[in-house]
Amino acid sequence: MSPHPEQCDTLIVPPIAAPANPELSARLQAALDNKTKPRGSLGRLEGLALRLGLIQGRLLPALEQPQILVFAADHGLAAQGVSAYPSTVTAQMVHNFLRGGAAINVFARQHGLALQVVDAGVDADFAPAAGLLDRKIRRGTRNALHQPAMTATECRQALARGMELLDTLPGNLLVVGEMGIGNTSAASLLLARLGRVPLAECTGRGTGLDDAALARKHRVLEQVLARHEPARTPLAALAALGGLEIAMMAGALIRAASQRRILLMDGFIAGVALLVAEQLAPGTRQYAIFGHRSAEPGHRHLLRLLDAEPLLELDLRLGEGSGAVLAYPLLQSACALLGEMASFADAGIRPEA
Ligand SMILES: O=C(O)c1ccc[n+]([C@@H]2O[C@H](COP(=O)([O-])O)[C@@H](O)[C@H]2O)c1
Ligand SMILES: Cc1cc2nc[nH]c2cc1C
Repeated sequence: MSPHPEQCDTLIVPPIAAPANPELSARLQAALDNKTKPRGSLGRLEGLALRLGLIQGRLLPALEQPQILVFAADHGLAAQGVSAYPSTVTAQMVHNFLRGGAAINVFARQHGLALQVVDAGVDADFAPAAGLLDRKIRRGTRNALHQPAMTATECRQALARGMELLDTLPGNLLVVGEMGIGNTSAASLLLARLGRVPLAECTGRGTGLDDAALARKHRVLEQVLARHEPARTPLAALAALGGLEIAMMAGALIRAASQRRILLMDGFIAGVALLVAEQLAPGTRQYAIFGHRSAEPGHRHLLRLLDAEPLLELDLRLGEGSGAVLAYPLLQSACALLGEMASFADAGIRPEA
């Protein structure tokens, strides 16, 4: 591991340590195998417990002060009619988050996670409010059909502000959620470009487009991708194709992984931010646990590229971090399994026939 930040695609990224540790892995596996149950009978929960132990570098992983950051931003490309909802809904949903009325607020309260909203680039001004972090780069990206969504400077700023957010954030588990009308378009474009996936397979209905609108969205995205043909590095693609919230989430994920936090992942857009993060700072992905498989079709490709098997499949397509927080109790159970379950020796049971 390099002791110094590395220059990467003209962005300074912190070094990410590999969590894999063969000796700890063997000890965690032995601890799981010695619990009072048939070997392997808790299925994928056992693999989850092992991964949490490796990420935290200990035999008894524990979740402390879990944090949700919901990144909100608007998209100039929404002017092309690529979403079922108008851009004004982004700001309206920010107010809803701050009042505690959105799905993510409900699930966060249910499971005891702290939640803050990050204004990465909403096309509205907000009065200072408890739970709102003003990190606005600009009021929405530019329309990527006509020009790059962000300048290189704005893109680097968004990544850097995402990283800085983690400097003062407590806890050892991070959920990044997002809210941004039009952001499935930016995510699909980034997946097509950086993941080399055919655009048609990356493009979905987002908030609920009908067949005709989906066909129109695909035609628009084809033109955008062709217009930004030269933007091929992760940083260039991110700037051209956009997403201030995607860039800020990528920065947050990179820094959180460098701090060895668990990254509990949500759906398609947050997942694309992880793909960007992994390409900018290789190793970030090793800190990720995938909460669910989104109904947005591109998510399947993304999960394949990241070699990820999500915990839940509930046909969610909401975002906000909702699918990650719904999976949170499984992580609690995985920790409890290692921390509280009796071993055969504890229980005086001799498993050998
Ligand atoms: O997280 C997902 O997998 C997901 C899938 C589809 C839509 N969304 C949410 O819907 C919004 C983007 O959809 P759209 O149609 O406006 O591009 C944005 O606010 C996302 O949080 C989220
Ligand atoms: C109402 C609404 C809530 C959302 N939450 C995340 N994306 C969203 C999109 C819409 C349209």
